[in-house]
Amino acid sequence: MFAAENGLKGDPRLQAISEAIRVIPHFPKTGIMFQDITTLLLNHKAFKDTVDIFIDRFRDMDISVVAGIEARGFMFGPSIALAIGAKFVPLRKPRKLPGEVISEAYELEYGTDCLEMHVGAVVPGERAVIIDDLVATGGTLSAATRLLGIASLLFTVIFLFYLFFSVARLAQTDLLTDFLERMGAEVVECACVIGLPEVKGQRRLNGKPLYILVEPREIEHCC
Ligand SMILES: O=P(O)(O)OC[C@H]1O[C@H](OP(=O)(O)OP(=O)(O)O)[C@H](O)[C@@H]1O
Ligand SMILES: Nc1ncnc2[nH]cnc12
Repeated sequence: MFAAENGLKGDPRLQAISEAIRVIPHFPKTGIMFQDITTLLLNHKAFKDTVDIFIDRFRDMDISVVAGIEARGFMFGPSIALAIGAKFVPLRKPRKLPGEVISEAYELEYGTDCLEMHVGAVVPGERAVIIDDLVATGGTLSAATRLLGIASLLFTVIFLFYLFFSVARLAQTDLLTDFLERMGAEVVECACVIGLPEVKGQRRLNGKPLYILVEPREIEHCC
């Protein structure tokens, strides 16, 4: 359990959540102990407790964007977004989104992949959390964090052109710094149900707080 890090020490819900996750050895390839959250989704109490813990965590953090990572972040993110009054932004695998996108490639425990987000899905000044089922190397969450940052960078570049040509005197003042800090969706935290040993003990990822509920299950306890 990550109870010491996540402020849920002694919370009996974590044990039940952990036990509801199935381990499939050697999927999708030899040596990977696959943490299968579909069995957690079958257990109404454990599923609800998982979502409720995230809702309690983010309810009072002034979050307006819940960004979910395809595919398993989609299973937790929308419920959290609805409950805290935020919008849900899907971060999808390549060529799935129909509109104009920005992309970010990354390396996985078993291959490489890419995440895409619709341009305009987040607007300057928004506070975002990124949700996924599991963090292993942290590559996926790092790409997702960069993606939300790129959106703000694009906006920043456009704004700087405007600023340069129309109100150049602002460029040398504190007003500019102040404005840039409010430009894009700030990633307030990354959150996952499971944290693999690669990130054990880490409370931050790329400078962002990392909130994790449970460690992976050992194979001998597998359902
Ligand atoms: O921390 P990392 O090493 O980046 O790995 C974590 C990612 O791997 C899994 O997704 P996967 O890439 O298998 O995609 P899927 O959910 O579409 O099957 C998992 O759901 C995370 O998104
Ligand atoms: N061991 C694992 N189980 C499930 N999803 C994963 N994504 C990366 N590593 C994984």
